[in-house]
Amino acid sequence: MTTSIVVDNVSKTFRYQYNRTLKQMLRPDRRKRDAEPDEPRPSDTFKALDGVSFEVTQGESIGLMGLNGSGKSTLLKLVSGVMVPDGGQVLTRGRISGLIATGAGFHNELSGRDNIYMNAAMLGMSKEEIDSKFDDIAAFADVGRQLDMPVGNYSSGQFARLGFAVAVHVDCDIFIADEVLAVGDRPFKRKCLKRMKEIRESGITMFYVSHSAGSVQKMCDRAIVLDRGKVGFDGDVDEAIKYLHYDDGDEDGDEDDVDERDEALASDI
Ligand SMILES: Nc1ncnc2c1ncn2[C@@H]1O[C@H](COP(=O)(O)OP(=O)(O)OP(=O)(O)O)[C@@H](O)[C@H]1O
Repeated sequence: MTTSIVVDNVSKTFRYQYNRTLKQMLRPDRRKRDAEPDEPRPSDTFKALDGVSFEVTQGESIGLMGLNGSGKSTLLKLVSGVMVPDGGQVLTRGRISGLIATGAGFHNELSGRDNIYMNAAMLGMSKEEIDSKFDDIAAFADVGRQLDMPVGNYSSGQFARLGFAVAVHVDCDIFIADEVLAVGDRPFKRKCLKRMKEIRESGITMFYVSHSAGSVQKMCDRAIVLDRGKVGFDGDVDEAIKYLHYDDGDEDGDEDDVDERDEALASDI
């Protein structure tokens, strides 16, 4: 079996980037303008990812789960090469496509049509390839007459439609999907999930970030749960979901409502 992704002891450190507090700025003594030991300092850092290791075989479909801020998007940025780790290494085999941040790489002053060409070229498609797939991409995005308007005037959903439409038409070996269900209306989400199912069935490695238990169950063979920057769980999807529910202790029922809606959406596919 061919290895598609190797993430080996990867760490990523960020700065908190605090601004000086008003109290610190107003301190008369310049030497004391720096933070007291119990106050945030502009130089404070934290590890968004800490010693993360796993391997993915070509064709596997991985659901990446975890609470807000656990490091999922950061990990996808490292896998896609948008960001570099400051410890460990990430190895990937083949061309990567997908949607990491909605509308990333779009130029606001250009039309949707021009952005399709530009974005597809950035993802490695030739002019001929884009010409031949253009109608399918535009049909998938389905933004109507807005296609010839500057994307700066698009709604966030229209932005996402365009980005996703291009990403799913790139021939790739690894497909990365973040925020797919966060924007876009229900018919578009359904269309995205259907297309991702086709991508998965064609043997492309898939990395899918989702808070939705239903769609991960439907879409993935394995789930990795990040827990404050570390791998908390790696294995069976149902076990991963149990791990998450056990850990967050949410008993107010809100999450169950969300799960039910996601479940309904996933069962539509
Ligand atoms: N460029 C950056 N500079 C500083 N901190 C960052 C940066 N990018 C992410 N972070 C921080 O790293 C942590 C992990 O963020 P990340 O976006 O990877 O989480 P996530 O698991 O994708 O969260 P969510 O489920 O909310 O999308 C968060 O605390 C976030 O504030």
